[in-house]
Amino acid sequence: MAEASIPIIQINRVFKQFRLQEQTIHALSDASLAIAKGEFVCLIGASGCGKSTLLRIMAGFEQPSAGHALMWDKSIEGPDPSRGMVFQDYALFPWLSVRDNIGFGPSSRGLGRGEVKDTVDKFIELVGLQKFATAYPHQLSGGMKQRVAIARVLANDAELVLMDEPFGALDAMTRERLQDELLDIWQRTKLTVVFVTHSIEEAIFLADRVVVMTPGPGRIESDNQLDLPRPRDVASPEFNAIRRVLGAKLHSHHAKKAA
Ligand SMILES: Nc1ncnc2c1ncn2[C@@H]1O[C@H](COP(=O)(O)OP(=O)(O)OP(=O)(O)O)[C@@H](O)[C@H]1O
Repeated sequence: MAEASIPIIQINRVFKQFRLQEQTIHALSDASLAIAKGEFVCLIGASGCGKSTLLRIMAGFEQPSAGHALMWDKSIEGPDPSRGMVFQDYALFPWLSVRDNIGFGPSSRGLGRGEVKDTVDKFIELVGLQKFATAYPHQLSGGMKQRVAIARVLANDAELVLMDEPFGALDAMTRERLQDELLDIWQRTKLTVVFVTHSIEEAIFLADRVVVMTPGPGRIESDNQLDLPRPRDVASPEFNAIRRVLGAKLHSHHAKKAA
């Protein structure tokens, strides 16, 4: 099969259970999903529906209890720099400067000093942090820290960026700015992005596809292709129509439970 027709990620009938004291928690139940290279996919759903678990399986931090998780048709056995993760709480190294946080992965991979410097320069510029190259994480705003986290993943040559509510801790204005910047980076680099959010608006603003998940146990309720032109206008009637449809899907399981 030609590489172009193989999805970068395939989740095939994945189940995931956790043991917690005497209980078995069914975090994912029969989840299937294929993601094409270059797609921007958002996962939305109520708290506890398994979004982070699905992302962590794609990252290789967790293994499915049953079913298969594949990248380029090969089983995902563990973490790999080709799959970078960006967390809500940044997870930067506090003792390293911006420059050294971004250069950590390339240095660990054994690149020479010149190559590390060029890589770091390129990604510091991409996220607009040239003036803060020697600053430490505690000297940065939340938005700046998240830019460093994104640059760090990209400097590691990630093909797939897995983002777990990356803008959830930021104020509304910073969040909007980072959404624009992320889309700009995605369009320039042709990355594949899987992005977990609680916000329907954020998902519709960003994604090619919005996957709605429902809890108890975590299932994929629907997979919604968005055909809205970019840049998207959150005040447009088309945007609002999609917001209503996805909102209804997101809340349908509450209605079913209450019935
Ligand atoms: N390591 C673990 N041990 C035990 N239970 C776990 C573990 N990780 C996740 N779970 C459980 O699996 C379920 C799904 O959790 P997960 O974090 O994937 O949900 P989520 O949709 O990302 O939630 P949120 O939106 O609140 O972050 C939850 O019931 C959670 O308590």
